[in-house]
Amino acid sequence: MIRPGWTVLVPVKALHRAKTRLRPSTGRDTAALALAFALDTVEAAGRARGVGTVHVVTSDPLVAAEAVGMGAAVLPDLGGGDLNLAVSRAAELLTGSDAGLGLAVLPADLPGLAPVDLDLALAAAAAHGRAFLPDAQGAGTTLLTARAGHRLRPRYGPGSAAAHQAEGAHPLGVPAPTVRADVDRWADLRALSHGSCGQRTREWLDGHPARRVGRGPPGRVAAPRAR
Ligand SMILES: Nc1nc2c(ncn2[C@@H]2O[C@H](COP(=O)(O)OP(=O)(O)OP(=O)(O)O)[C@@H](O)[C@H]2O)c(=O)[nH]1
Ligand SMILES: C=C(OP(=O)(O)O)C(=O)O
Repeated sequence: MIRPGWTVLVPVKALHRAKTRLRPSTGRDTAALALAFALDTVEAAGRARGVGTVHVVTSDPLVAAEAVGMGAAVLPDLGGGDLNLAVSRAAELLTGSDAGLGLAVLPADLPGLAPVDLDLALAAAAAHGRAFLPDAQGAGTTLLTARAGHRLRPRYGPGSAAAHQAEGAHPLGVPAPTVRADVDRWADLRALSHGSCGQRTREWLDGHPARRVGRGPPGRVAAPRAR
C-alpha cells in the first residue's frame, strides 16, 4: 500500500561491492558499515513527516530482509550494476502501477540523516517538477526528486550536480546539511558527530573504538571536510 506523501527510493548496492572507498579504513567490516549506513538512512527517512513509503532498491538478500523488518518495501535491482538504471527501472515499476506518485531518491549512505532536514528539502522540492540537492561538496547529488507526471532522469556519478541541472532539475538551496552529508570516505564519517549518527552506525563505531569519529555535541553535523 502506498501511503500519501513522497515515495522514497533508497538504492543499496550489494554489500560485498559497497563502500570500496572506505575499505582502507575499515577493511573487511565495510559490508557491515554499509549495511548500518543504509538501515540508518531508511529509518530516518521513514520518520520524515513528508515521506509516504520507503522502497529499498537492492539485489542483496540481507539488505532486503533487514529493510522489510523495518517496515520498508523492497524493489528488485534491475540495473545490472548501473545505479542510474537501477533507479530508473525501480521508478518505472512504481509509476507503472500509480502514475500519481511523487518520487524522491536518497542514497543509502546518509547515517546522520535528520528527518526534519529531509522534510525541509522535500517541501522545497514540491515547488519544482524535478529538483535535486547537491552533496556537501557541491559537485555530487544526494536527493533527487520528480513530482507526479515528471520523470526522475537520474544522472548519478561524477559531476552529477551539473548533470542533473543540465537535465532541467532545479538545484535546491535549502539548509538541510544532513541530507547533503553522504559518507564516501573516512573523512566524511569523521566529520559527523558520534551523537548525530543513526543507532546502527553508532553501534558499529562503538565496536571499533580505535576508529571513533569526532565527538561534536549530539546532533551537530560538522561541515564535512573537503574530500
Ligand atoms: N541498488 C543499487 N544501488 C547502488 C548501485 N550503485 C550504487 N548504489 C547506491 O547508490 C549510493 C551511492 O553509491 P556510491 O557512493 O557510488 O557507491 P558506494 O558503494 O556507496 O561507495 P563506493 O564503492 O566507494 O563507490 C549508495 O547508496 C549505493 O549503495 C547499484 O548498482 N545498485
Ligand atoms: C553517486 C554520487 O556520488 P558518490 O559516488 O560520491 O556517492 C553522486 O554524487 O552522484
